[in-house]
Amino acid sequence: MSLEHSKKVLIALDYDDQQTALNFVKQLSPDTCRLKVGKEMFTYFGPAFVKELIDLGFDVFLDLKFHDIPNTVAKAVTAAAKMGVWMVNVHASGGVEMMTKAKQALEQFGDEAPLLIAVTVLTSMDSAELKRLGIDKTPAEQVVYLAKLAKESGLDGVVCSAQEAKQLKSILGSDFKLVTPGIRPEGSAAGDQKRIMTPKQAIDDGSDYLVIGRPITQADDPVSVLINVNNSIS
Ligand SMILES: O=c1ccn([C@@H]2O[C@H](COP(=O)(O)O)[C@@H](O)[C@H]2O)c(=O)[nH]1
Repeated sequence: MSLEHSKKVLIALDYDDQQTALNFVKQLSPDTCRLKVGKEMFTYFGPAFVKELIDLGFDVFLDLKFHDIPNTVAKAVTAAAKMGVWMVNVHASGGVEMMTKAKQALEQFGDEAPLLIAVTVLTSMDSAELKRLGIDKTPAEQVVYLAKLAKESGLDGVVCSAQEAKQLKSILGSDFKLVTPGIRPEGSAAGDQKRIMTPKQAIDDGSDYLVIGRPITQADDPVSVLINVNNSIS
């Protein structure tokens, strides 16, 4: 299996206990996956936990989905870059000015700047949920709309579902990164995810990075699930 393929899996570390997370992480190799720290673990354990993962050699995606006024978001992504994370994100619905300022704030870090990506439509949302928000578009239409704004703002890519990957790659080009949660190996429970896809289909359709949480972290043998996913996309 090529290293490039095995590093496409971003494991969502959604635990409420730091030691449980670290016991799991210590069974992994930075050559076979990257790690995602989201709102739950960051709120409990903060930058010290993120730095511990980085010190263990892992690339960390800090998934805090910043959504605020441009000045605040620019300062927040700056703080993330100083932590040494590999990728950080904002909500595309924060607007073009916000995304542009965030990207500009990262220029000072040169080649060390984290990738900056924008969340489009959460993978837990379907057309009915968008309608309740007053958005009369399908998820795919809204994802394309917001992804174009993210690209115009100079961002490196977007978070979307793998169901939109083929269309986005054809519109926005192969360099624009697609980070796709809602990945479910055959037989895994969807849970609260609405727009799901298997790892292999997601890669075949153009996903650059697969975000996988519960199907790995809540499995009886998480490491073997990761190995199987990596084998399925190699
Ligand atoms: O649209 C989005 C954006 C982020 N997420 C995050 O990804 C993981 C998915 O975990 P699973 O257990 O595999 O469902 C989770 O941390 C979310 O916060 C997302 O699911 N969808």
